[in-house]
Amino acid sequence: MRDAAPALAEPLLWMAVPRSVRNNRTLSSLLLLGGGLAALLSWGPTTRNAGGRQMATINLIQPISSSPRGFQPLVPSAPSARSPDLIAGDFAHRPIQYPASRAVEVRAPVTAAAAPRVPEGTPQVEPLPIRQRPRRNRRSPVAREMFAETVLTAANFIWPVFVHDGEEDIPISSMPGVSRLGVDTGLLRGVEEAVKLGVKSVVIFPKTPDELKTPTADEAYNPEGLAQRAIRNVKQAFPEVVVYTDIALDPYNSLGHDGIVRSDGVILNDETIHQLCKQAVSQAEAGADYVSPSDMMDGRIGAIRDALDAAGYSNVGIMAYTAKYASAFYGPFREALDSNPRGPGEDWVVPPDKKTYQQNPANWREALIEARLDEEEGADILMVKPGMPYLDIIKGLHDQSNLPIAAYHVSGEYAMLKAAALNGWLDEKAAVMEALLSLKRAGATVILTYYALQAAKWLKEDEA
Ligand SMILES: NCc1[nH]cc(CCC(=O)O)c1CC(=O)O
Repeated sequence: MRDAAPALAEPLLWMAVPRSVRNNRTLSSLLLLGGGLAALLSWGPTTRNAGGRQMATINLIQPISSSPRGFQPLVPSAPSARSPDLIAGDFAHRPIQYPASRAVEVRAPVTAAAAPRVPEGTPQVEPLPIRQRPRRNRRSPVAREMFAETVLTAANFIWPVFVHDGEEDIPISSMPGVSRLGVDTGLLRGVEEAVKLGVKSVVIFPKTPDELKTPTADEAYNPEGLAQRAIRNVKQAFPEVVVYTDIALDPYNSLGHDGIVRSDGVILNDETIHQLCKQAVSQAEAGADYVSPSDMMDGRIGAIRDALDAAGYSNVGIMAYTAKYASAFYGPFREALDSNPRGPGEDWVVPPDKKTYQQNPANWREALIEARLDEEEGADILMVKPGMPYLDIIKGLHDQSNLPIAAYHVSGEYAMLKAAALNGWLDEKAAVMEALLSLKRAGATVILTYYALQAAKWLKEDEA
C-alpha cells in the first residue's frame, strides 16, 4: 500500500517538469536524482520500488531494459465480454509478441478463439518505448467513427443533370451510367429518385439543338428555352428541391465558347456579361434558387448580382465558379452537350481551347484573386473546378474565405473512376467514396458530382 503513493505521485510530478528539461539528459538526470533522494527521505524502504517506477516513466531517456524492474508491458486490460466492437478490433491482432517469461503480465483478450499467434519467424522484440501510439484511436469501428473528422452526407451533394428536348434517356458514351434526360420525363423521374435518396439539390445543363445556336447565344435567355423549362418543371413538381443553373454561353453558342467570339479570336468580356445578365434574370424568373456563372469572364458576379437585384431577385443566390481551370477533364461533358469549341471558320478565328478565360492549371495564387473578387462582388458560394486534381485550391479558398466552398467532381473524374471500375481495376464504391470524401476534407461542403445518387445509395446502405 505504502509504495502506491510515490509510484503515482512521482510520475505526475515528473510530468510537471517542462518538456525541454525532461528532454535534456543531464538536467533530467539531476532532477531525477533529487527526486529519488526526496523519496528516500520521505518514504524509506519503499523507495527502491518507487525508483524503479520512476525509471519507467523516463523511458524516453533511459533504455527501458536498464530499469531495475525490467519493462512493464503497456498492455490494454482485457475488454469485457460485453464490448463486441473492441473484441472485433485490433486486440486480436497485437503485433508484438511479449517474451514468454513475462507472459503473466499479458492479459489475454476475452474471446472464444485461442490465444493469438504470430507467424513463424516474427522477430521477438521488447515493446518499444513509444508513448504516443496513434493506432490506439483506430482500434475499433466505434472509435474510428467517433474520431472521424469528416462525414459525407447526401445533403452535401448537388446532382448535375443533362436535359434535352425529347422523351428518351440518351446514354452518354464517355460517361457510362449517365444520360441526357427528357426535360418533361426522365428529368422528373431522376429528381424524384434523388429526393428519395436525400439528394435535394440539382444543377441543370441543357443540350441545345444545333439550329438554336448562334454566335451571340441569344437562346440562353429564351424564357421557353430548355434550361428554363427544366427549372420550372423541377420547381413545380418538387418545390423543396434547390435548383442551381449554369450561366455561360457555350451550350447556346454556335462557336462553342463561353463568351462571344470576335473575328480575331478574342473572347469578348463585357459584351458577354451583358448576355449573361439576361440569362441569369431569365433563369431566376423560371424559378432558379442559385445561378452559377461558369464562364470566368471578369466582373460577371457583380454585374449578375446587380441585374438580379434590379429585377427583384435579391433572394436568388450566386454560386460562382471562382477557380475554374482550363482542364482536360471536361471532355465527356463537352461530348454530353456537344459544346466543344468549333474549328476555325474561313474568316473567323475560333480558339481551340478556353485558356484566355479559364485559369492556368499551374496557378493557385491567382485563385485567391478570383476568390477575393467574387466575394466582393456578392457571390454566395465559391466553387473550385475540377475537384481531385485541385484539392490544394479547395483548401486554399477554404482557408481564405468564410463563404461555403463548392467542388465540382467533373465529368472526366467520373469517367476515370467508371472506366477503372468497369475494368475491374478499382473497387468502385470504395474509390468513389474516398474521392468525394477528399473533396469535403479539403474544405468543400458542396460537392457537385455525377455520382450523387449512387453515392447517396451507398451511404444509405452503410447506415442500414
Ligand atoms: N461553361 C460550361 C461548363 N459548365 C460545366 C462544365 C464542365 C463540367 C464537367 O466536365 O463535368 C463546363 C465545360 C467547360 O467549361 O468546357
